[in-house]
Amino acid sequence: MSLSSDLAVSATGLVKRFGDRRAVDGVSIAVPRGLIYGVLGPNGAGKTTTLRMLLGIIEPDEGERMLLGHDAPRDASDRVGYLPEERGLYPNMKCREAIAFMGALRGLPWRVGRKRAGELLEAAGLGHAADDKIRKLSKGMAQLVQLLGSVVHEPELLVLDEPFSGLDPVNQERLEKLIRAQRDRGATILFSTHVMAHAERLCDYLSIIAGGVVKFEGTVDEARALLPLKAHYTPHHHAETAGALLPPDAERKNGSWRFTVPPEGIEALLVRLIDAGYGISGLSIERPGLHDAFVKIVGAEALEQAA
Ligand SMILES: Nc1ncnc2c1ncn2[C@@H]1O[C@H](COP(=O)(O)OP(=O)(O)OP(=O)(O)O)[C@@H](O)[C@H]1O
Repeated sequence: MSLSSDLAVSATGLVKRFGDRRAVDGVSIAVPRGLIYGVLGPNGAGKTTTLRMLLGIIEPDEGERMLLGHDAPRDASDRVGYLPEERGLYPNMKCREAIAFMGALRGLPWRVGRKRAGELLEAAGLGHAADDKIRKLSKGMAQLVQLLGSVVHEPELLVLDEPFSGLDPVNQERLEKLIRAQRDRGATILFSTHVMAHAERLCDYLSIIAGGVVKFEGTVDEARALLPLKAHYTPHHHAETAGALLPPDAERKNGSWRFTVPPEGIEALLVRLIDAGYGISGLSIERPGLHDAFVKIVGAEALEQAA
């Protein structure tokens, strides 16, 4: 993997040991600039430890990393926004001030930070809370405010550790919108999650980590293509006997059959079914979702251990 300037973040062979345990065991990652990149994995997979090493919050025991062109990641910290797994803002600050304060920590002038804070709160549908103290907010709203604080200085790279956890569906949608808006302004977003639905909708690119090891890196479609297509077929006549012509894994439910589309495609099979007089009163072909691909890549056993 080249440590090229087209990459916002790259790392090769990152290792982190805690005692005897290798929490991260040789992770390599390449995050292209201007995209949304998801780090997916079950609980304890090593996502947070990887993100912390990439940001320079902890040092790897082995491996190299490059963040916005710097091999000492902290040298780029003013160009980075970060939502850590542990959330927290000063409870007595007002929302607008809390956001401006986080910007100031990354070098943004206070006056600019306050102005942008108002705009960001408005755009996120939280304008009404601009002058409310943090302690008055729900946990989910406080989390969104913290997220706005991590983007107020318009960072080139935004790193979000499990940003969706603890948010209700309305706030999850607000967050997805916010993440897309950041990408649209040209930022790179690197986020971790174990919730496939968000990753499926948001990610341009993703890697799947389990047991401290990268099991997959590619696009959502590439991950989904690891599994075969499934067909859902309803015969017009004699549904009960159609199974004799279908692939061996065909399962009947009411008047329909579900089976794996054979590697050569479904056309020849349909011709045989029509010739045999079964006809077609319904047919759909489903692509497996990212969740199924994740289970295949990580293994059901690893998922159970993590649950
Ligand atoms: N400071 C630490 N000291 C000891 N062990 C740690 C430390 N930090 C993480 N670990 C262990 O390293 C492994 C990976 O943890 P990490 O938090 O990186 O996983 P994760 O994928 O982010 O999980 P989660 O989704 O549950 O947050 C876990 O077994 C965890 O218990």
